[in-house]
Amino acid sequence: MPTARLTVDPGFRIGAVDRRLFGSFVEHMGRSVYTGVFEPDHPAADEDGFRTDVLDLVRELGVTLVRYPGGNFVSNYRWEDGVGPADRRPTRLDLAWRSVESNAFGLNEFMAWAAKAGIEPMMALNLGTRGTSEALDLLEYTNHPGGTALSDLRRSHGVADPHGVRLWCLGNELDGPWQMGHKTAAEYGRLAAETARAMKRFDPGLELVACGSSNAYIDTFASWEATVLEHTYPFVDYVSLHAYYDPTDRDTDSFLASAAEMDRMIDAIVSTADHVGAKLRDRKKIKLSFDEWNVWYQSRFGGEDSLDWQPAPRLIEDVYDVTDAVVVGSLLITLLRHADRVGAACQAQLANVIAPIMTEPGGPAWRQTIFHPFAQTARHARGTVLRVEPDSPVIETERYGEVPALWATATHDEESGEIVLFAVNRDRTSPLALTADLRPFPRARVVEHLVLADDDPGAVNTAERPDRVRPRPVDGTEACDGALTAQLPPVSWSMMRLATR
Ligand SMILES: O=[N+]([O-])c1ccc(O[C@@H]2O[C@@H](CO)[C@H](O)[C@H]2O)cc1
Repeated sequence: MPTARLTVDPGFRIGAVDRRLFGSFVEHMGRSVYTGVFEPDHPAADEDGFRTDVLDLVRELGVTLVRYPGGNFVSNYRWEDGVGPADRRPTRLDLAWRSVESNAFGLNEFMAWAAKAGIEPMMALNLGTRGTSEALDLLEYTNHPGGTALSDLRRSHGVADPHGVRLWCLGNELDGPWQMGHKTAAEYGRLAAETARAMKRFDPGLELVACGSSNAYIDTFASWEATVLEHTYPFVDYVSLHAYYDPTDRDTDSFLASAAEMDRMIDAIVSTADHVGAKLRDRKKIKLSFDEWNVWYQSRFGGEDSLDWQPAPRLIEDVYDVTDAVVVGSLLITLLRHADRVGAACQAQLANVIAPIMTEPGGPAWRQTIFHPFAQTARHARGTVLRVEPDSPVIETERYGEVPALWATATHDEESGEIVLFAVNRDRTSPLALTADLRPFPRARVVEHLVLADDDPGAVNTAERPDRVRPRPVDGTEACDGALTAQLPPVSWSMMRLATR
């Protein structure tokens, strides 16, 4: 059996696990909001119209941060439409998704939902069809205590206390020609800089995210970030990254290597941001906000033109299998491996739209396969991420060349002493024997080894069989005299928890 090795040493620190890495995304798109998180006439709806079955799953998923209200949607959105008495809100065309938007759910509903879910809100601004002035209006409405026109308007809407949103996205994917208000890097960079400068005048404690590229394959990748950061560097804290990995072409070896591609993308943007910092002689380091990432069967999507002005249409409701879940687990490993620079990340999206949580209108809610690696990682990755120096057999892939069969990381919670190993075996046919050198922890013992794998890597969860795929405990994983031995099945994601005291 092929063997891989790694080393766990508390001296090899990458960075602290930022809880914002376990973010998600609620966009006004398809059934993400309507019949996803919000369905007033559902039997499980609470007094605010929020589905409590979905809220329970969101808490179990361990989501810490949610980006809202888009996505492409935000670039043609008027936030004012979504506040005030619900019966007076206008119905509008949503040009991004050629849908009809009722505005029954808006800013204050989102904030109330976020408070119930126990998550931090991350607001996106419309810098597509709108500009600095409307962004400042929204900021005043959202964050100013009272005594001004817009803060008093919020109070008249029944929200006495300001929402205190700290994290703001300066628009969405404005490099993309599909975006309402698409811009060149220089046009966007100037607008983002002036908006950010004014927002920081309101509150220097705000954390602002400049739009990076919408994907790593767009022609302007990296040069967009360089130009945008030349304009915005002193005023922003993060630059965004977006990436979706598409299993549709059935080149499964390449698909299983998606996290290696994410790794390269992060390295490229760190280098680009640091290059600009060096040019500007600014010692500040820009952090990365990987605020859209997931598996998406994108080539199955018929495009926006296939849509015809329905409210909450069924849109990109991908059903995920075991292989997709293993890839999601490996993408989370990559995010952790860059904990020194990636300070926030949002899986796109939360409910129904390429989502870990599925719902039926008036019916049940259930966990997709991809729910599980996210939930386990969010729950158990605590403390500090350690550099594990893996040594692994390689797999030849068509898209990305040679990649290691083992993709892994480890976290060390100094408080509890717990070490957690996250590991993926990308090999489709062979199990992988894993040996971990734990010499600094001679008393380490295995508390739990959960594996997500299946004899049928195409197995999925459905409303009828919601728990067909879930992580299962495995026996035989041992730690003795500072060495761990485990077996990782083909196409598998593992979480191994070790007590060290
Ligand atoms: O690669 N592309 O061609 C591509 C096109 C659109 C696109 O949209 C992004 O993904 C959508 C779904 O999460 C969000 O609303 C938007 O920000 C993301 C990627």
